[in-house]
Amino acid sequence: MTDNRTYTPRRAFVKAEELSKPREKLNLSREKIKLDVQDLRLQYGKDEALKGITLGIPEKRVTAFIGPSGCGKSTLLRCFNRMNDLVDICRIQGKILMDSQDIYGPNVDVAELRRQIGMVFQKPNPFPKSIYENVAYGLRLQGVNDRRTLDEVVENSLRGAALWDEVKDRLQDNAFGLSGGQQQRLVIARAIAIEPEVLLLDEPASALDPISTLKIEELINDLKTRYTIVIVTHNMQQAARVSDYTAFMYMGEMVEYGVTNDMFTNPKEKQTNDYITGRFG
Ligand SMILES: Nc1ncnc2c1ncn2[C@@H]1O[C@H](COP(=O)(O)OP(=O)(O)OP(=O)(O)O)[C@@H](O)[C@H]1O
Repeated sequence: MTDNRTYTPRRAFVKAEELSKPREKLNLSREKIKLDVQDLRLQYGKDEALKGITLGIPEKRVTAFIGPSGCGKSTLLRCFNRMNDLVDICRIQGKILMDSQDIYGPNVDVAELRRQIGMVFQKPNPFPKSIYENVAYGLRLQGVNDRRTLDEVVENSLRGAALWDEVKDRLQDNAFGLSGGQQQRLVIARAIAIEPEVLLLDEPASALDPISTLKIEELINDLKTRYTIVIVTHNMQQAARVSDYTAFMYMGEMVEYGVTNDMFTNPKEKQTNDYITGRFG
């Protein structure tokens, strides 16, 4: 993959104070693996976007995918909740196991899989409904209409998404009246209202201002006690701040994967070092 003979690590863009401060010493081999990716290959038509990816996403941790544009980060993320099923020209080989079950197996209920694996996109996408109904949406789809249950879930989810205090007096207002950062937290509240196990975040803060970005990052830190989180980000400082583990991808391959702080302070591969020091990307 890389010729490391002349490789001398350069200082990364990420400063030491920006690295997250894990409460414990992380070690991938001691983690419980929630999503086990085995030799995953994906083609769009004739173009290979993922070229044999193997990695284990640990439970109740934050794992970041970084790498230059077009390297396959979003494609890999979308494989976890089978969003690529919606792309006609897409062909997938290899396996992804969630809790040892093949998510591409013949008996998998894809709607249920997407309930278990929620996704938040780059641009906030609330529905044209009230704040309350946005959060209650998933439960209503499941046939839950009991007011007390809905009130409780809406409040808990908005609290979980650190939005309750800002919206509790205007739950019936249209969600489009919220700021971009609030809308993104609302979308996260909507995702957690149906109690997923995994949250996929595809550049969740890239359309937001710095203060809203910080709130989303704090929120991710809170949420990881309850959910397995996978985040795609272009922002290396963000990856360093929020994630426990980082995977660096390049041209459809997984170049390096490990503890975030190790990757940013002592990358093993020259390509990773070149990327995190801003030499390409
Ligand atoms: N629906 C699609 N149809 C055809 N090709 C696609 C499709 N989605 C992605 N690709 C191609 O697959 C490759 C990987 O794209 P992907 O969006 O996964 O990369 P990325 O690392 O997330 O990029 P970015 O950081 O720019 O979002 C690219 O060459 C892209 O053009």
